[in-house]
Amino acid sequence: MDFSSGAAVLALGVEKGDQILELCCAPGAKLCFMSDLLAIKERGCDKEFRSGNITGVDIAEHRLFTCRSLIKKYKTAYRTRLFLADGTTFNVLPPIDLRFSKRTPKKLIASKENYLTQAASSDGTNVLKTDNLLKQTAPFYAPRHLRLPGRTGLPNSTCLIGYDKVLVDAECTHDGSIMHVLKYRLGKPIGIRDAEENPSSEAICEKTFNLDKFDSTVLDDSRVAVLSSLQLDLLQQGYRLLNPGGTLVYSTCSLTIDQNETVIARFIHAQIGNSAFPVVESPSPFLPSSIPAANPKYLTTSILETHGIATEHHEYIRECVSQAIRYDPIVSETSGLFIARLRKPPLSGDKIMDSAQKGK
Ligand SMILES: C[S@@+](CC[C@H](N)C(=O)[O-])C[C@H]1O[C@@H](n2cnc3c(N)ncnc32)[C@H](O)[C@@H]1O
Repeated sequence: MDFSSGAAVLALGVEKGDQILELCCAPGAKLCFMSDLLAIKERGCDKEFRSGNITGVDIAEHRLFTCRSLIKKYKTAYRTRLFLADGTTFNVLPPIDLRFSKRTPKKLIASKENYLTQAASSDGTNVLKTDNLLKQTAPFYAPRHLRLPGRTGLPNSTCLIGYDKVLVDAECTHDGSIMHVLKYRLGKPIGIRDAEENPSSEAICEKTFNLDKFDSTVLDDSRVAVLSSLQLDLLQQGYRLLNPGGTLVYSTCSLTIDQNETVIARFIHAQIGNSAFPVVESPSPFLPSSIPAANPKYLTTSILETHGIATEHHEYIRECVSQAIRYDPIVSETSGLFIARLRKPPLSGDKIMDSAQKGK
């Protein structure tokens, strides 16, 4: 895994007991890293604090098969559920962990109806009731103690029933990974300096990626427009599933403005007026200072206007988006990666439900 990919996970600030959602999880490199971080944080903890788990969602079945192999290979499967689903509409809530239940998982799974009634009354969420619908929330993979059919719903202003951390590592044009791919093709790291010193690597770059046609193929306008709309939808759904006080990281391995800064700007604009208006935070405190990252300020007035963002909001939105960072192959000598860290405001004390009512 490249450093910059690990950085997206570090930016989440994983803590012990976190229930984490990754909306585009396959093939699973970041998911395995998150699981390792959870294991480190929970080492030596009492067993009730070792309840951190990860829910991974991806729309591509063949990639989920790889993901399942990976989580088994790296022995992280015991805390991971995978769902084959569209992340823009996925609404399965965190799992109920049965490890610490006095009743055996087998008996609980057998009394499915009983579970559904309990879940409905304890947290008031939408619980799917028919077997037919239950199939939709059956995981693609889950270990035995996390295998109950998923409860669906969305956290609201009084319920902490969502995820503590959400990673949206969105589908993108992958243009920032070119150096990463070349690194493996050439069997050695390659940066801009290599290309200058060694013309043959530049030639390989041209040949491999057809660079003279790069703008019209990989970065074709209509392709980017479709992707950025998908990215916005994924970000919105991830944010809906986030608990108050929780953290969401949005990342892509593209270096284009349309798939990064613009997506965050459109998201923030759409949240204006929402009581859970996000705070955009710098991910830098969670990242090693030895690898330089850029704080880009690329959002021009014309970009903001193109997306219907009123002039009165431009300055504020630019300020928010400038908290995001970019790892750039030229500056950082890593693959390209964009990272934005968003926090949902916490509930005020009187609204927080007693943990017994959370259904966790
Ligand atoms: C950049 S890759 C994710 C890499 C992954 N996070 C990792 O670290 O290994 C993007 C993924 O998004 C998935 N994807 C595309 N559209 C999706 C959607 N609507 N819902 C969920 N996943 C989607 C793709 O199948 C692909 O596996």
